[in-house]
Amino acid sequence: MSSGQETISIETREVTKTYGKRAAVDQVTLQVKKGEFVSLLGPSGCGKTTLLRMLGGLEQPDQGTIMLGGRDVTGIPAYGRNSNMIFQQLALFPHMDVFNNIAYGLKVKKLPKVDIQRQVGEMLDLVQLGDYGRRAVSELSGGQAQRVAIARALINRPEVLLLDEPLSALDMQLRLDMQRELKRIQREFGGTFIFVTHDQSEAMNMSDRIGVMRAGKLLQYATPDEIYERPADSFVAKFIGDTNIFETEVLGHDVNGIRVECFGKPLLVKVSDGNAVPKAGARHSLSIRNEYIRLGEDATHCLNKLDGHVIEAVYGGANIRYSVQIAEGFLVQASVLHQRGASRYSPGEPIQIGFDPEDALLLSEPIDDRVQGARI
Ligand SMILES: Nc1ncnc2c1ncn2[C@@H]1O[C@H](COP(=O)(O)OP(=O)(O)OP(=O)(O)O)[C@@H](O)[C@H]1O
Repeated sequence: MSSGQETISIETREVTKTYGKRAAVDQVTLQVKKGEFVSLLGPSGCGKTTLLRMLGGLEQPDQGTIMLGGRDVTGIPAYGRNSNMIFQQLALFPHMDVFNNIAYGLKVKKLPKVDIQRQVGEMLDLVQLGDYGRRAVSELSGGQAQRVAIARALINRPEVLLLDEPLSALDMQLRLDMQRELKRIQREFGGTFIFVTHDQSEAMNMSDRIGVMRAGKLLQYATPDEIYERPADSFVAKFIGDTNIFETEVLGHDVNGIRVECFGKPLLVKVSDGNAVPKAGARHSLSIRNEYIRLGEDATHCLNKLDGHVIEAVYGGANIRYSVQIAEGFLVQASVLHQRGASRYSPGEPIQIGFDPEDALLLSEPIDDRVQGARI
C-alpha cells in the first residue's frame, strides 16, 4: 500500500468525448494524487471544461474510464459521486444567508443541528468569514461570495473539488488575492482541487501539476517547473511563458551540444534531458526563452553570438523587452532584468545577441502542426 500522499484521488484512462465528428476530449489519461492542486490549461475550445465536466459526472465519456477514490464511476451521474463543482457563476441561494448557503449540503443529509452548527462554523473560519454567517448573500463583495461558494462546496468533504474558471469574472487585484486564498484554503483543507483556466500565470502560480491541452489532447502533464523548462513541444513552449521559436535543421553533435543550422547559421543547442539526440537532417523547432537571450557585453561570453540592431525597447518596470532584428532578417525578443545603472539600448543601435546551448532547446512540432504542415 502506498503512503497517503501517493494515493490517487481521481484518474482518467483514455477518456474520449465526441460532439458530432469532433473529439472535444481525445484519449486523455491522467492521475491526480490526493491533496494535489492541478490545473487544466489551454486555449479556448481545447476541451478543458468538457474534461472537468466528465470528472464531475455532468457529462459521460464515449470511451474510457474514470476512477474516483479508487472506484470506477464511469457512467455515474454527478449526484452519485463524491465530488463537487464550482462555476464562474457562483449560483449562491439568494434568499438564504451565508450560514444557510453553507449549511445546505448538511441539511440535505439531515445531520443533527448541533453538528451543522459546528461544521459550518469550521468552514466559515476556513474561508475567514467567521462573523458573516447571518449576512445576506446580496451584501457580500465578489471575493466574499467566492469564499462562501468554496465553503458551500467543501462542507460535504468531497474527494475532489472541481473549479471551472471561478476567478475569471474578478478584477485583476482581487483575482490575485483569491489565487493566494484558494491555495491557502486548499492547503489547510487538505483536499484535491482541479482547476480549469486559460490563464497560464494563474496555472503557474497555483498548481502542483498542470495539464496543458490542445484540440482535445493532453499534450503535457507535469509540474510548472518541468513545463516551463522542458516543454513537450513548441506549442507548450509558446503557450507557457514568452519564447522565440525558430526552425532548424540538425547537422550533428559534439561535446558542447547539438549542432544545428538556423537561419543559415550554425548554432549549438540541446535537447530536453532524457530525449534522444536527433539524427542529422531532422528538422526541429528551437525554443529560446526571451529571458535567456543576452545582449551587448553579456552576449560576448555566450557560445552562440549573432549581430543585429534594436528595433524596439519597451520599458515594463522590472524588465525591459527588446525586439532585435538579427543580420539574417529574423526578429528576436529578449527580456532583460532592469537593474539601476545597467546599459539600456535604443532603437536603431547595433547590438550583439547571444545565448548558450543549455538555454536553447530543440523541440518537436505539435502533432497537429506536423499533420497540417503548418508552423507556429
Ligand atoms: N454540448 C456541446 N455540444 C457540442 N459541442 C460542444 C459541447 N460542449 C463543448 N463542445 C465543443 O467541444 C470543444 C471543447 O469545448 P470546451 O468547452 O470543453 O473547451 P474549453 O477548453 O473549456 O473552452 P473555453 O475556455 O472557451 O471554455 C469545443 O469545440 C466546443 O465547441
